Amino acid sequence: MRLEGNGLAYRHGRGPWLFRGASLSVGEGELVGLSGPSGCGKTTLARLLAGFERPLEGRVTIGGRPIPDRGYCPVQLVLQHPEQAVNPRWRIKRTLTEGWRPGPDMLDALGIQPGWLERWPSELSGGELQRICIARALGPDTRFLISDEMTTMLDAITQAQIWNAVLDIAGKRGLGVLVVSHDAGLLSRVCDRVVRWEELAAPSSSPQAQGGINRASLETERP
Ligand SMILES: Nc1ncnc2c1ncn2[C@@H]1O[C@H](COP(=O)(O)OP(=O)(O)OP(=O)(O)O)[C@@H](O)[C@H]1O
Repeated sequence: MRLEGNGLAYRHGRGPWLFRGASLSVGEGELVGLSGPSGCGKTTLARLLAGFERPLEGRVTIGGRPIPDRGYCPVQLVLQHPEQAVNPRWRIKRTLTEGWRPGPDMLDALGIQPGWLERWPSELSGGELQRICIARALGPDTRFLISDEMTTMLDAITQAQIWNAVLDIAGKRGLGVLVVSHDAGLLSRVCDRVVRWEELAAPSSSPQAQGGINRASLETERP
């Protein structure tokens, strides 16, 4: 099974195209990095691949079929700011079990303490809350994980703990992982292959992108 984006294009309203003709393919068990300048459109691309938004051109498929728009999504996206990804009026337990019910093994692997579950989101640190968001994203029906600066705001030790756990789970379950980050060190440590944004699409201010004639391709196959 592969997560594929083919000929993707997106722009906000009538603004400039962020990218056009962008194609991406991540297979089971593949760990692919994506780096690029701030504001170029990486998060937007991640949102298209996870089915949060529809591309204006092109299509996203998983196993050759459109991403289901109901039920648990097999492509899960974890964003940089966990406090923006949870309902502040829900206790942690409710957020954690929103899509599935993580067992003690998962909680243990991610260093989630049982005492956190009765608290409110504002009563956890950013790193603790991010662990909750990651556990929520790793349900048994997850096939692909997209990490968009998932550990950027965390200290090096916490970052390493979280990535060790995520990579262990991904390896055991054959998850495909797309790692979006500015952190070249993280990408080189975690990923089999790193793709630069420049290889994907021309910047929005370029005549190519404005005219929509660029045919950039994001190649994520293993060599
Ligand atoms: N709702 C919106 N309306 C208009 N423009 C938007 C909207 N959301 C995002 N943008 C713009 O789209 C561009 C791409 O944003 P995006 O978050 O995808 O970039 P990014 O590459 O992930 O950036 P960073 O690396 O800083 O996180 C940015 O210039 C941003 O200002």
